[in-house]
Amino acid sequence: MIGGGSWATAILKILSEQSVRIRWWLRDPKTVAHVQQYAHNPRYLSDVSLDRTKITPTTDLKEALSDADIVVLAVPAAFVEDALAGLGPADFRGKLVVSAIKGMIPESHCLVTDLLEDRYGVAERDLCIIAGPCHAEEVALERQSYLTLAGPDEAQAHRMADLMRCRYVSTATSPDLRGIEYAAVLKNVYAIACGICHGLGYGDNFQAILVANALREIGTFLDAVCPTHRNLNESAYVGDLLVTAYSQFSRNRTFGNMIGRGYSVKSAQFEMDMVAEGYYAVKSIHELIKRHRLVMPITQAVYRILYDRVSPNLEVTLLKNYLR
Ligand SMILES: NC(=O)C1=CN([C@@H]2O[C@H](COP(=O)(O)OP(=O)(O)OC[C@H]3O[C@@H](n4cnc5c(N)ncnc54)[C@H](OP(=O)(O)O)[C@@H]3O)[C@@H](O)[C@H]2O)C=CC1
Ligand SMILES: O=C(CO)COP(=O)(O)O
Repeated sequence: MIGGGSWATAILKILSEQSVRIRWWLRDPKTVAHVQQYAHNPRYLSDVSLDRTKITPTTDLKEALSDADIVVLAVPAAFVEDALAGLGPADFRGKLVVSAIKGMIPESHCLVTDLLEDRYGVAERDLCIIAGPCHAEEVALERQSYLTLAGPDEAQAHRMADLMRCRYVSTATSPDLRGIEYAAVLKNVYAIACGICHGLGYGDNFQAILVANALREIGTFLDAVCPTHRNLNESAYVGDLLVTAYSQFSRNRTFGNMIGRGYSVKSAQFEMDMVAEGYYAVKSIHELIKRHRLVMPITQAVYRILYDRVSPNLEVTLLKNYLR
């Protein structure tokens, strides 16, 4: 397991329901010492009790990978390259590499699975993602959740689905790796839009219109960027959009809400102490929108608010003309 945030901690809890041995890479030696002593992550989901008979924390990533069959990545996308610095294709050879990340690599504007394929030589058949509507906080509370394990190799996806299934988590599989990965990135941008509108004083009626239009934008994007037959009504697409748009636990919605209430990006990020992936992702998606000449008014409005500092009030007023 690579990553020490709330999602990594929640996935560790789920995986620990099985008979597994997990090496857990954390970047901070103090966190490793805390986990060794107290069996809790000190900063994220600190109520979750970690099974130390199954989980071994370390700051040595090479060592953590050396005898792993499966590598799970759960750091925010903006920090993936930092986290993997010093590793090469040999470190991933023969392993199933699973991304739990719902973000894009800044600057190169690529998906995490693209980075894994292009830079680390991971074969397409050895890639899988963890997707679906699921907040780490609800996993911590053992509230019933559903995850989708998406990957082109059915056997590998089923292997992960079996590992991630437990009393409070049901799992399904899908072959639509890139489509679901993009949908999971996009929903974060729409959660920011929902938060902004809420912060501006718009109500549930408007949010329902926003979410309906957001789903249409996801369809427009996927049809252009990775076309295939897919059903957006499946939970990995629309379900993830809904949970992020409506949940009290949503980081992206919380971040957007602060922007709508007048916070600057910097002060909203400072207040949160957690990462809102949509802030980084909207920049990459904006590039892809230009490249593919798409019309995606909600995404473009969020981009202009966050990066061109256009007033949220003005952008949402203009956006109203495009919604239906
Ligand atoms: N939280 C959730 O419910 C879900 C999250 N996800 C996805 O999981 C991924 C991880 O998110 P999540 O666990 O929520 O993140 P959190 O906000 O909970 O944690 C942030 C993580 O980023 C690390 N970090 C912060 N700054 C840096 C840096 N400069 N370099 C390297 N690492 C850094 C932190 O490490 P440190 O503690 O050492 O500062 C910490 O591990 C995201 O892509 C998210 O979209 C997907 C589904 C659900
Ligand atoms: O992806 C997630 C839930 O499926 C978490 O992202 P948010 O915290 O922004 O909702």
